[in-house]
Amino acid sequence: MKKVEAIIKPFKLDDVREALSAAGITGMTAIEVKGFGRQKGHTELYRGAEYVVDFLPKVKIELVLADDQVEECINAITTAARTGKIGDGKIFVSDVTRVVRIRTGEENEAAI
Ligand SMILES: Nc1ncnc2c1ncn2[C@@H]1O[C@H](COP(=O)(O)OP(=O)(O)OP(=O)(O)O)[C@@H](O)[C@H]1O
Ligand SMILES: [Mg+2]
Repeated sequence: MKKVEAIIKPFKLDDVREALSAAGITGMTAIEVKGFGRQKGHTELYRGAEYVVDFLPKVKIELVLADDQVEECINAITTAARTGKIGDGKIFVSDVTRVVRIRTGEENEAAI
């Protein structure tokens, strides 16, 4: 199992959610975050205005998936979230060792 964490532009959240639903993803978490990449926030525009602070508003989505779903998930996110401009975001993939569904006690792939 893998965890996919993607930092995206906030206005892309709906498009990304729809693309992931179409790809058969069953659950995800979205969190409002602030961050910066290699431009350190300075040259990026947000809602038409240049931000004077280093941190820009972003949305982080998190999904835990079976290994064989990861490529399709990454394709869906990159296609839906890309504008071609700086700050489009980044995807991080890491290993997950255990998942438990609280209601039933099911574990791992059965709990995703
Ligand atoms: N190495 C990193 N570690 C953790 N978070 C990161 C990292 N790089 C980027 N992020 C997060 O992703 C957001 C978007 O990053 P961004 O797309 O600007 O990356 P970039 O490397 O500067 O690429 P680009 O040149 O396309 O802007 C940042 O605001 C930050 O929240
Ligand atoms: Mg950047």
